[in-house]
Amino acid sequence: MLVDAVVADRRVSARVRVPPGEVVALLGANGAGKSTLLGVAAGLLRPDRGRVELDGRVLLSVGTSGPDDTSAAAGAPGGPVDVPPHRRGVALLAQEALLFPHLSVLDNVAFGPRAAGAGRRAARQSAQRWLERVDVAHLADRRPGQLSGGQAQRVAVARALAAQPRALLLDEPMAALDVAAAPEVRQLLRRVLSAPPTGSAPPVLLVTHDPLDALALADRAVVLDAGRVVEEGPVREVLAQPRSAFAARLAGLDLLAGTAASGGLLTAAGHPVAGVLDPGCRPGEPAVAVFSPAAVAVHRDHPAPGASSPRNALAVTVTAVEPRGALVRVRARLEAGAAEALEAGPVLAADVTAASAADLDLVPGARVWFAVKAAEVAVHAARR
Ligand SMILES: Nc1ncnc2c1ncn2[C@@H]1O[C@H](COP(=O)(O)OP(=O)(O)OP(=O)(O)O)[C@@H](O)[C@H]1O
Repeated sequence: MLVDAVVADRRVSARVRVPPGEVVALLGANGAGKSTLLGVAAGLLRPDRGRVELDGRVLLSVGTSGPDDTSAAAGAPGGPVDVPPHRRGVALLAQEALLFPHLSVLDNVAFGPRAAGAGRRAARQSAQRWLERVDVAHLADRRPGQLSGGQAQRVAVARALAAQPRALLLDEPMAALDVAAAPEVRQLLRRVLSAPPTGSAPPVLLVTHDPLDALALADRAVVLDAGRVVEEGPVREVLAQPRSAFAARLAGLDLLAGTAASGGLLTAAGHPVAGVLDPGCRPGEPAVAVFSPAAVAVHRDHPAPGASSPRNALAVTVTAVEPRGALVRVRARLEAGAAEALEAGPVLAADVTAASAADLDLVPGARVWFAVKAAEVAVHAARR
């Protein structure tokens, strides 16, 4: 899917491509233009100039320009195209479930297949299967008003996918849920996005403020700032080594990728990292260990094991020392194990006081230990 749009009065001019089967997280501060791009993709907002393509079909082409315009917002020959929302084959899942209040849960989900031409019985059978897939089959006869927020969002996921969309747009689908329901719905989305029951996985554009959503659900991240794309790349790279101010504020987290193991994670190079497994994360699955640079203590010598909680000791070489107010951010490269001797290990960060940075003589090239308690390391299932 390609979404390329110029919306002059919103100062949005951005182009995002989502390859088939990929999930792209659209990140950015309030007002950056994320919902505007989603609206253009869904057909709810007509840009001044723009182009939307899906599976080789042009869904929108407005604002023709000259042949030297390299942007895909150049118009198609033969005049403007603007396919209405219900004919685009694009499903939008919003923060609020937005179910039809007067229809049962089953009929809400059957609505998509019905609208696509399925008979009443076939539509209801398909709806029943989708309710089973999202674990709410027992709620089929209820009205939306009788559901919790998390249950309603599960039904909304079933409704969006039962329509067999060619592309899926998710607008902060966990944002309105409470802390208990959000991880469950995140886990559900992970499951349904990675294993579509029929056909190939549709491209997915996911708007989120939450780095965990991006890590768990997306392959790539695109960062918008003031209506423009300022950064894009694999999610882990964007979050671990952000180049834009927004991504740095959003993330700046320490990330180690690998495979979930009982009690933590095993990095690709075979380093065990002790941590707390997210409930949705099973041993053997791809995962990331996430911790804050503020949770890292720096030592010259191998630190003694923690008294109360297990502690990770990571051998690193300092690459940069950056003053940040009263603190100093120490960046360091994880020393490569034998298996990755030829590859550079991941870069981690630690925030220490200026006094301890001086005491420890932290300069680029220094070989030190980063210590972080297992209780401070969260291990989350990662998309790949
Ligand atoms: N209905 C509207 N009419 C006019 N301008 C709008 C409208 N909605 C948003 N804008 C403006 O367009 C720009 C992009 O807003 P948009 O809602 O796309 O950002 P966003 O990244 O989705 O933000 P948020 O994270 O707050 O949802 C902002 O300057 C915003 O003020």
